[in-house]
Amino acid sequence: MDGTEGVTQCPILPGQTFVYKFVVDRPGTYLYHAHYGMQREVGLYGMIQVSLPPGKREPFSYDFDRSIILADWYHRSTYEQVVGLSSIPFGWVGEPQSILIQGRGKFDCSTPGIETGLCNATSPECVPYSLTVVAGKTYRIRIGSLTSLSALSFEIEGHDMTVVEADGHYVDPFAVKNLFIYSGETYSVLVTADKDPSRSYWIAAKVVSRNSDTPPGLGIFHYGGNRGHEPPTDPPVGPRWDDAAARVAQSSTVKALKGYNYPPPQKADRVIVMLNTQNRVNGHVRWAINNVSFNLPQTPYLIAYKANLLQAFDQNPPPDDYDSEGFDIFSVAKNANATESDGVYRLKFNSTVDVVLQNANTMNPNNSETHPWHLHGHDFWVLGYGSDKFDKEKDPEKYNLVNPIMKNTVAVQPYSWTALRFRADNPGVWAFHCHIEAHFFMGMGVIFEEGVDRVGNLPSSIMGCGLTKASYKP
Ligand SMILES: O=C1O[C@H]([C@@H](O)CO)C(O)=C1O
Repeated sequence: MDGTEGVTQCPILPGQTFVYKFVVDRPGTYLYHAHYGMQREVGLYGMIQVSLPPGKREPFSYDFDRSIILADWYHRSTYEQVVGLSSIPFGWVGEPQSILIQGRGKFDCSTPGIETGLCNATSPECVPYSLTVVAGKTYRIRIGSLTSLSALSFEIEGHDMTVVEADGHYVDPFAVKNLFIYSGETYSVLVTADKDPSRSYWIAAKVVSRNSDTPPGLGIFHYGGNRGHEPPTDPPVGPRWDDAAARVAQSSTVKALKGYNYPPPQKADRVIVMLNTQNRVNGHVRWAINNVSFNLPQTPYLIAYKANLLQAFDQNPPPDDYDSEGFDIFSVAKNANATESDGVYRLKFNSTVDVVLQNANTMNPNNSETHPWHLHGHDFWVLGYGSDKFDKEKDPEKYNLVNPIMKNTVAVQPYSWTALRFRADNPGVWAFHCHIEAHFFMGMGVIFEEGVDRVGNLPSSIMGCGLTKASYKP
């Protein structure tokens, strides 16, 4: 299990201690975070770096290893946000006030209604993040995004970055000026400090894919020995927020490094097409997959399966497809109403499953959004991206079955589709959901089960909720 509240365990209650044990079986860069309510958004997260065993070497070289977590930051509490999201009329969370680089950011003090206590603060914790580099040296920078909403473009002014790792897998290296990064993803890039060392350069993280008024997150790429400490002048402009083609082009360039990955099975046993729509359920604004909006049950699935409490959730599985024939992904749906369920996609153990994420118009005209989808418990191969409506006959012919990258988070762009493949070889119950905090809360997720009969006895310490609460002894 992976500690997902409502899926594999009950929440850890205030004052409780819970110990997770896991086997560290693969080098790379990973993220961890709370999965209860919207706690991740308020900072309960971090990065895990797994080094190679002694004697082994990475397939690239660098002098120093650094890491940066990107996040976004709201002034309103998540409790207030949750009230808005679950109310009629609907109250959207809006754009964040800041983008944070390693926990540091700034905000526009002139925004009406903003909490101004910190405006123009000069205390050390308000100083931007600064990465001091030695001229001529190469840095591996591990970048992870844990934003609650924002897709970002990350760049270091004037310096190319070579992408070498994605979600813990080695990438066939390629150079970029700016790295598009979605919530839940990690990348490693190599950067050589080979520019004029007498000045500093911006590190910038700018919102893309939403027409956001959030100021870019800014840090400083600082050449050591630069006594001037002059901040750089104008931050880089970055790519246009609505240039989805540039984002797809970069995602499509991420391929597995030869010799370090294995290719996917050439055929799938099952194909699940998942239409992503914004809907109404009983007057509430929600997100739905194939017209089913997801709710977490009171009793976590893993506990319900193992304790034979199947009444804990809907035993009808959600549909494997939607009625694509009459569905126009480019328009507001004629009927925006969806149903709610906590049903499960039960997968045959060790089978190969394809998921095609199909994006569509929201309930607002001429609007479709980017969604970063994250799969628990597995890595998947990214088979391909395409615009418009997925064509079941023609599009699979274009899949990359030779060197697709394996990842655990992938974006689906506006009015587009993304296809992925995974092996259902990890016994248990696993969430697959949009990594935008508010969207998962609004029902944008599904649950997979495979081989749950192979899971051993569960510790009673995870059972303090739902149908097992009454017999729970802390
Ligand atoms: O879920 C969302 O709701 C708003 C908007 O569509 C309705 O206010 C928005 O931008 C989302 O991503």
